[in-house]
Amino acid sequence: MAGSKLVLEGTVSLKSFILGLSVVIIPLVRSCFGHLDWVFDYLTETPGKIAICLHIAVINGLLLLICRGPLYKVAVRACFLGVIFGCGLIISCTETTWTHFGWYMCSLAFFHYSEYLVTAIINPHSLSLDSFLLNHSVEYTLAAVSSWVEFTVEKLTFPELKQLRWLSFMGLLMVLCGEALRKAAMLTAGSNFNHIVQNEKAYSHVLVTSGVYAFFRHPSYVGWFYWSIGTQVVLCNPVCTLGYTIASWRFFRERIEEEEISLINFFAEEYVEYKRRVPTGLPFISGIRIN
Ligand SMILES: C[S@@+](CC[C@H](N)C(=O)[O-])C[C@H]1O[C@@H](n2cnc3c(N)ncnc32)[C@H](O)[C@@H]1O
Repeated sequence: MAGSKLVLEGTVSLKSFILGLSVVIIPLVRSCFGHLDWVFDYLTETPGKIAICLHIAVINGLLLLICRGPLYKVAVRACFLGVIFGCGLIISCTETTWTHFGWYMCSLAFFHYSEYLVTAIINPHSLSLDSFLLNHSVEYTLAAVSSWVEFTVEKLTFPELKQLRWLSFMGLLMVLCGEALRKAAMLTAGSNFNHIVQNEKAYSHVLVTSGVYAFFRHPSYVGWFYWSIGTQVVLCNPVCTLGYTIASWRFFRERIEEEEISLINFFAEEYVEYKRRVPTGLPFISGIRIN
């Protein structure tokens, strides 16, 4: 049965994410014997790097043995995100100049993994490898790489810019609130939520206007918008904060217009009335104009 297979994919992904997260065990065991800063030293020293690489190789071998074909593809992605989350957690817990980068790694890994897991829960029929949103678009990948480049260049040239703890903390708050709003929207919309904007109305598709949809017409986009800007505030990246704000604002303005044309076709007057009552939630974006 398709449904039970998809639920299995969700379960496999969760176990693999936790397996990846187990990367925290090695430095944590070592930290029991000394100060927590050792954990970071351990990650940067050659023996630590070797131990972590070996750990990753062993868990990857385990996944190869346990999972076959498409399930392995799910498991290896979830495990990779678990490893990133685990390494981010280790770096976050240490008092070094890399602490904020650790927060960023956790934010990024959690976002991508939870997109898959929540899709498995709310709409297993639409679940695919794309639900991780790892290959969202070339622009998305370029944006991520640019932020790593900016962080590194500025860390080398203006190290003090990367130590504004209050600013990184504000960014972390934006990330957490954006993430919570997006996942609340997905859970509220349930099977009506799809990563791919639908152009044909499914028989079961109903208009959702309750919960977070009573406050914003596009709560998941609002959450994603503030989450993405928040990741750059965490890194204290001035150029990418501005770039992400402009790029994601333009992206969501176009996407909302496109989506609302379909929603008006699907729900006619019901959507027009909802649109009249509830704002999009994004600054200076009002959605498709209706004459
Ligand atoms: C990626 S989801 C985004 C949903 C919404 N724009 C948001 O930001 O929460 C896109 C899918 O959700 C559907 N959708 C958007 N708003 C909806 C609503 N209020 N009720 C039901 N389906 C909706 C669209 O038809 C589309 O297929």
